[in-house]
Amino acid sequence: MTEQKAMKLALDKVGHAWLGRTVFEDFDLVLGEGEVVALAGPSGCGKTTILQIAAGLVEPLRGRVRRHYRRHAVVFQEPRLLPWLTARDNIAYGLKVAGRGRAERGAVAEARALDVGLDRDDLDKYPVELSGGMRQRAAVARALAVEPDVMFFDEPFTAVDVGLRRALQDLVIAAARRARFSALFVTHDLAEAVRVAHRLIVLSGVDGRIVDQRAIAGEPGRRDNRTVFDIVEGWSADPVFAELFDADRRGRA
Ligand SMILES: Nc1ncnc2c1ncn2[C@@H]1O[C@H](COP(=O)(O)OP(=O)(O)OP(=O)(O)O)[C@@H](O)[C@H]1O
Repeated sequence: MTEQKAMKLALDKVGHAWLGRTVFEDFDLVLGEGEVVALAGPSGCGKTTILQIAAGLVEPLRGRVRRHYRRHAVVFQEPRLLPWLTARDNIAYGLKVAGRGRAERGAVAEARALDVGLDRDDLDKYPVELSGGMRQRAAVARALAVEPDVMFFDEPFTAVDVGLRRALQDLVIAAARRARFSALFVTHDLAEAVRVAHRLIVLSGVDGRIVDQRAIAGEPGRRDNRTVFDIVEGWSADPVFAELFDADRRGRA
């Protein structure tokens, strides 16, 4: 018998419409303790809207959200760093808002910066002095600094180079294991979903309905490149993923 993990977040029969146009209805999700769930689907199917509702950034028109956690953090596609603060102060921003002292903020910012592969020297730089990849590392460090028990990732690595994307995925996997947070990870990249997540939910591009939910074999961080490739390749003939693969082919054409 498998152990039932404590529920951290649940969306019950959630529905939403923008400007009177229904995006999805009756969406259910349960995020367990320490679980990383990837949410995939073609562009415009409602992934970001679901994440925003889950994170409390948008009020759903229907249904309810249950949160059984203390703190969450969000990593967006763009780093959203404050340009007038150094990397150190950006990373420590949430701690300052929470009223934590200067020495503690500095120590936490430095530790999280090192976790995400930034150097001590980078901490005194302003966002404009950092590369796009370093800015996104700082955004991940800022999210980790508040010790969230739930993380929301909204296509966080879509805008970075393919090589760096892999490194950033690895550091998210390592951080999830170390800090034991749960996460909802929105992506349209199946290989990314297979790398980072325990479970995958696929939405339809037609009506935002869940077309499939499946556990991904193995553990995040323990799937090597070959395994990831084989899993995604094995899915390529599955009609459930047709819209995603079609969009990918169109994107590459
Ligand atoms: N704030 C908004 N106001 C009006 N319409 C919106 C708003 N946000 C999203 N939409 C619309 O709702 C639909 C779902 O958008 P959403 O961003 O949730 O999809 P997505 O699956 O995340 O797309 P992508 O992969 O392109 O980011 C789209 O048609 C989008 O244009």
